[in-house]
Amino acid sequence: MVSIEIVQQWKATKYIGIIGLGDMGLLYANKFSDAGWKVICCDREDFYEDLKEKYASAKFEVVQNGHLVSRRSDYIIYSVEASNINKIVEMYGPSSKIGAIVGGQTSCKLPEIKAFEQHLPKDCNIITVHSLHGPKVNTEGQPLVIINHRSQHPESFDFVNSVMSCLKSKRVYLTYEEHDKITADTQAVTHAAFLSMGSAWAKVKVYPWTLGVNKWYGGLENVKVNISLRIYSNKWHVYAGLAITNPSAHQQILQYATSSTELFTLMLDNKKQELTERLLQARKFVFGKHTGLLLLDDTLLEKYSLSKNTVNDDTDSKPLPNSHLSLLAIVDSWYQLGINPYEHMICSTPLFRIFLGVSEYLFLTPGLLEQTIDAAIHDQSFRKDDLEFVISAREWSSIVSFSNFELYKKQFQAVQEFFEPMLPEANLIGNEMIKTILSHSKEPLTGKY
Ligand SMILES: NC(=O)C1=CN([C@@H]2O[C@H](COP(=O)(O)OP(=O)(O)OC[C@H]3O[C@@H](n4cnc5c(N)ncnc54)[C@H](OP(=O)(O)O)[C@@H]3O)[C@@H](O)[C@H]2O)C=CC1
Ligand SMILES: O=C(O)C(=O)Cc1ccc(O)cc1
Repeated sequence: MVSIEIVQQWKATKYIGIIGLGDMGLLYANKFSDAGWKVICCDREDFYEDLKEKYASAKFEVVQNGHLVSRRSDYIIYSVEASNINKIVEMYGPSSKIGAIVGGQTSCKLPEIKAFEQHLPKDCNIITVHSLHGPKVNTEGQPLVIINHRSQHPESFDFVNSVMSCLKSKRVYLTYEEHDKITADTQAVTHAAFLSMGSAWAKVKVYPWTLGVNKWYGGLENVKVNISLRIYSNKWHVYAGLAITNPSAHQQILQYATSSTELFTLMLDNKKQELTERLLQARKFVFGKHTGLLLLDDTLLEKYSLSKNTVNDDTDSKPLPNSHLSLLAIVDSWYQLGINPYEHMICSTPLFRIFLGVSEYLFLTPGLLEQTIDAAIHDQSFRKDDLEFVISAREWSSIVSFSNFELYKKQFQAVQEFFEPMLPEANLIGNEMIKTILSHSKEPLTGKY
């Protein structure tokens, strides 16, 4: 435990450097400088004049480039696109101040650590971080991974902890290998599921919330729509980077596509018993030890709809039961891979907790799984949509497996364009929904809801 006097002394004498003043870099720059740390930032050199003007009254300083940040900073944080990390560390790493601590914010740590090992001078310490939430989420209580990879002095670790403490996040200490394995599930597969839903809707040219109360209506459907659109309103490179650069993510996304395909095939073949047995086994494996209350309930989520329609007593307006293939497939994937998602709560993002919450709701609400299987086998209303969903899940899996950033960008942006007119409204409603869900979750990081 470091004394208040030491921290005050560090605040008066040490500099934090941030390379990459995008969404996350700016979040950190504001938080650290508000907490009294001296912060120096840069983005691409071409943007220097604009940024200097834009942040003229900010509490942090903007300089021309990463060399100038590096030579003055005691702790340097690279907050740049994952696909460029090697190139950017190669460029600025050798300018790091002697004995500096260096870290990054990229979402997958293997390429970042490799870049640091390859390009940083040997006297630099490597202590890297990852905030497991987006730039608009309140940092308080969210998981923050700290990876103490290489440090010559115990003081370096204390220093990073002191800097990070102003985020009020829940600090989790892991190796980079542990981090990448867990986040493949909590991030990459979660995104693959919602990306696939969005591309399936875009392919059939449907805004699901516009179909009245008959289809995609109700709390679980609101989650699917709001989270999918939330992802598509962000930058493609964040999702591409964390999936493509993480080898564990390739295998897990492939399993998600395979589970979707196999479950859908059982539906097409009318194999109700086989489908039921497989899903009951998955339920036992994933939720067998679950006790206590569920995180989510359908009525809590019902009000977060983009739809203007409401259900009335008229029987014609009864929502059609959905096969919920996207949710069945994630639970089946966890089962097939032997993953207990509750053990991954330490690296959970808000989106992962919600995905687990809705899956839990589907599998543990009495009678709901049985009703869903019944609909999946006997009701054809979602067949065409499920087919598109399976194709999309397989497409995303192929793009990630082939590490094709360009195709990822094209596919992402095509769907983004389709939903463009709705993204601002969807974001407002999605933010409200996420706020409510997070305030209802009891102890998100213990693994018990
Ligand atoms: N967004 C999120 O929700 C989260 C993202 N992350 C990770 O954090 C990192 C940053 O993400 P985010 O802030 O969202 O992305 P941004 O695109 O908003 O920020 C990255 C910034 O780095 C700039 N940059 C590129 N090259 C250089 C360079 N040579 N020198 C200085 N700056 C440069 C980029 O400029 P330009 O745009 O011109 O390339 C951009 O402004 C990513 O690795 C991401 O995976 C982690 C947690 C959450
Ligand atoms: O919560 C999510 O999954 C997000 O979409 C935001 C996000 C993106 C990248 C990260 O490394 C961490 C969080």
